[in-house]
Amino acid sequence: MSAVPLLDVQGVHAHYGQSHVLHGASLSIKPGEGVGLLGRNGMGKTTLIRTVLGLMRATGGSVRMHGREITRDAPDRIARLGVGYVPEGRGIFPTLTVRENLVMAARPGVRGQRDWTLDRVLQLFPRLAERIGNCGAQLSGGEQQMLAIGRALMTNPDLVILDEATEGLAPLVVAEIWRTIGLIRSSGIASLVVDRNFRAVLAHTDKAVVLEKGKVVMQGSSAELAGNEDALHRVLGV
Ligand SMILES: Nc1ncnc2c1ncn2[C@@H]1O[C@H](COP(=O)(O)OP(=O)(O)OP(=O)(O)O)[C@@H](O)[C@H]1O
Repeated sequence: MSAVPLLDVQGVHAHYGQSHVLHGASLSIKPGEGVGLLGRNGMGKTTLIRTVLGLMRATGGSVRMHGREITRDAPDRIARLGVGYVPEGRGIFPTLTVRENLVMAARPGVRGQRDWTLDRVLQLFPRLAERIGNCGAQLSGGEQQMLAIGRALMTNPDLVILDEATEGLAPLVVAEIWRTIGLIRSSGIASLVVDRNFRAVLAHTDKAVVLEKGKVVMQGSSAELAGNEDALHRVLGV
């Protein structure tokens, strides 16, 4: 395993106008590592993700991918460096079919890898295979979420960022999404996972960081954190 982190976020600041939201947040992800990002509502998790993706400009600090500075790069360039994104709210194309949604996302990874093909995504999600000709808008919420994950995998990413991937889904579908997150991890793709269910996050990641008011206030291996629920309850307010 390379000594250079896959993703290295150091001391990042971000503002919405006058409102200072990230206050020197740092986070690093090794190749293949699963990382949880926890924190109460409004603590800056989505903002940190948007900053990594280049959807928001950091006002301080640096973001590196594969050791390369990407802090001021455009979102498209960052995506091409191997970052797959499953946005909160899913971001699929409602008027395109399942097949079109998947095929249009297809591209080789940074090292030319083509591990994830249409067939492999359909094997992972048999539900999508059954609905291959349906438009995005005709899918259930869970199927749309699977399609969003499938689209991210079709880009053969080195890192997948999942923001609230289980939000609003029925328990059986939630279980299916966590199973998929587990499979992504075991296939060697690094992940950054935000979810309200901190126990599930800790069960599916190697380490986790907790954000409070735009700063990392707690971090450690997921197993350690899971064994320290009292401290987590205090900082997560659950
Ligand atoms: N577009 C925006 N304009 C102004 N302030 C914003 C905007 N988006 C978020 N904020 C504020 O920035 C802070 C961090 O929000 P962010 O969405 O990053 O938090 P979060 O930890 O992802 O929470 P949630 O779980 O509620 O999404 C919050 O105080 C929020 O109100």
